[in-house]
Amino acid sequence: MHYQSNVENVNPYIGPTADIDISGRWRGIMQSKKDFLEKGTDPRLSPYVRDEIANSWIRSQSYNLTPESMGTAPTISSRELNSIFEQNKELIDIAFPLLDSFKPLLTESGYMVSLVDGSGIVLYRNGNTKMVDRYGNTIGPGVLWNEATIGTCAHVLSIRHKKPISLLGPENFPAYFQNDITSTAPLFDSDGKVIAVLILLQKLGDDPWDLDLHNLQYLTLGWVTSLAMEIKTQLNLKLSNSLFKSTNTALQTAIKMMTEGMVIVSREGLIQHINSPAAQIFNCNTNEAIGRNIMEFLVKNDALAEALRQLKMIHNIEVEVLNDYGTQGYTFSIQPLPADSSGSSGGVVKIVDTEKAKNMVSSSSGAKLDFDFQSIKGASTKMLRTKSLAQRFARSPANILLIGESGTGKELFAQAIHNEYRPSGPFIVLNCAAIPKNLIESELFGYDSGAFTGAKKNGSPGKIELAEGGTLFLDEIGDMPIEIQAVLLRVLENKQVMRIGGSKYRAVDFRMVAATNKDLATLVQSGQFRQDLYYRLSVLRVDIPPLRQRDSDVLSLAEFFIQKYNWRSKLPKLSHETKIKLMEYTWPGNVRQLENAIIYALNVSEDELILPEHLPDEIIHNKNHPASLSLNPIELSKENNLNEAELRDVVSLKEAEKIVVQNALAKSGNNICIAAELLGLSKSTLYRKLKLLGIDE
Ligand SMILES: Nc1ncnc2c1ncn2[C@@H]1O[C@H](COP(=O)(O)OP(=O)(O)OP(=O)(O)O)[C@@H](O)[C@H]1O
Repeated sequence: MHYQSNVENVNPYIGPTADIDISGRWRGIMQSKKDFLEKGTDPRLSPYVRDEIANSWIRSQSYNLTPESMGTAPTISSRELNSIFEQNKELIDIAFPLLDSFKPLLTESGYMVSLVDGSGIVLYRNGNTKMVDRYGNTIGPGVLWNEATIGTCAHVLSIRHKKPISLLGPENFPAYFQNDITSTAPLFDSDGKVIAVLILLQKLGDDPWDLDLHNLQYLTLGWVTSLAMEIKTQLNLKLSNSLFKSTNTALQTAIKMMTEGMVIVSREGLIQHINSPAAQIFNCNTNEAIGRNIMEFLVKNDALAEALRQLKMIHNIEVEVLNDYGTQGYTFSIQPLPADSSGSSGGVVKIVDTEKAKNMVSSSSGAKLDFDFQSIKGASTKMLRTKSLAQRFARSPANILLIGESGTGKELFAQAIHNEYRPSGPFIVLNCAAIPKNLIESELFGYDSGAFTGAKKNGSPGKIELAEGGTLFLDEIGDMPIEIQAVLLRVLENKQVMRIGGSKYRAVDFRMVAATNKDLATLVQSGQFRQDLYYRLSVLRVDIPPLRQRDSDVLSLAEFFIQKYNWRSKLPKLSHETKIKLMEYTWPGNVRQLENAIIYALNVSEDELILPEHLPDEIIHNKNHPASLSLNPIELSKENNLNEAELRDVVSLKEAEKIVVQNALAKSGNNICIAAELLGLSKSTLYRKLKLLGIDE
């Protein structure tokens, strides 16, 4: 029977395990080795020799080694050895003292222990004096002990097969180990590479087969393996400790480098870490601060104390810090920390000078500042003129008024104006139509603590203050309540703002860009907009033309949006008919509507050609045609050069006509013949009117 063929009876580390006549096996191995060396008999055919050992013998012989050539292994220089020690410092620091501690046991038991690195260089040797003397320098530190220099040994196979292994005397290639049991266990790095092997050599005397070798092999292999595991565990511990240390150092350095104040506190507010900027704010040095309660440095602040106690996240609240001159306001944020293994938790407190905090808001205000004048598409004469005017206005700090229908790109222009003049400052947006009227005031001017029920305990800066050094974009300014307009006018004139409930003015430096799709002159006439504010705003006024006045832009914008939203590998094209449909349509929703139509078409079309049927219904059927129906009286007056009052009448007539036709349709149950009869019109005239008036049949 060949050992390798009966897997159940072969231990992968030791060899055959069941029904073994150990002395027979020992002699069998010796005979097979003799036959191999003297007669060239293939050892792989021997029932006594494990395949991995037979193969290693063959390789050893191919290196021109003999069992007697052990003393010829090269030794590296002490310089090279020191450099290897340096490279393996962590391993050596752990393994050497641990192995030293086994000296008494090794002496008693007649064992020798060695440690080699992953290439077989002996790093350490210790043990029974007789053994050490016996091997002398043959396998002392610095000797290169591998298959090519000494031949088959247990550690050679441990490195090759990445497993612990035990070899019986003659299984070793060198005659030196003829009467020994060698047991070895490899140590791996995190990538699974063998970094070192621990070797336990045990001398068995002259009649080794008389001993209970089977059990002994288990014992020595078990011992060397658990020792290797111990070294590995300690090595891992040391590595994670040093990883922890270096992470901690990196963190400490990062905290040190921060210009903002950073404090780590316990749930009770006790300072555990503090960086220099925070210590400076607290008017002490970092060591003095550690262990003290953060509240000692602040004017009593229940909100902050409560947030820490409950481990709540807090964003940008104003807190008064005590200093030699009284108090100074800072903006505090708290990020709670999860509980550690001892169950204690706390939070990181960020402290920023309130002025700086205001400058940081552009990044958190949600406004996306993608647009400059180059990225506003449109090459029609009207658009080019508008862009050039806006760009010229942008270069002065004066306020600018943007007028244009919904979706014409007012916000784009506001961003481009901001980016032209103060790109590094904040861009703050307030849409007067989007928030309840009663909130506009506090949003705009901010409030001081206790200004009204429900106000944050620590007050809050308004959008005007937040726009310091940048731009305040007031969208839909036509919807601003008239009472607030007066205050806004004062702020624009004095460049000072007072928070609601406050008692002091704060200087503010910002540029206002206001936008509206309403006709402010009409709002002034009807008393909804202050005339003084209107005049102040309309000094630098930019009228953004609607898409229907920029025919040549329709197709180029459509193609721009196809490029922007296309996800397919090939860019879809507009068919000739689609182009005509797009040109014919009057675009009451302007560029936004065109953008949406293209997104819709890209989703509906399946191939690379966008056909008219891929466009939204209202565009295919040109339901807004003619243009006049979608316009309000003011827009019509401009487009047709009519007097506004006259125009209002004309539109009223059209509206009246629409109502009459809709009534007739309702009365007839949507029957065109009956409705036409009721109206005294022919069927075809009624059809034309329906189309003209934009009424669905
Ligand atoms: N010239 C342009 N180039 C590229 N995209 C444009 C252009 N004009 C408008 N758009 C796009 O049209 C959409 C509407 O633009 P924007 O929000 O600036 O219009 P608006 O006039 O402020 O609208 P509203 O009055 O409804 O707020 C945006 O998605 C914008 O990207």
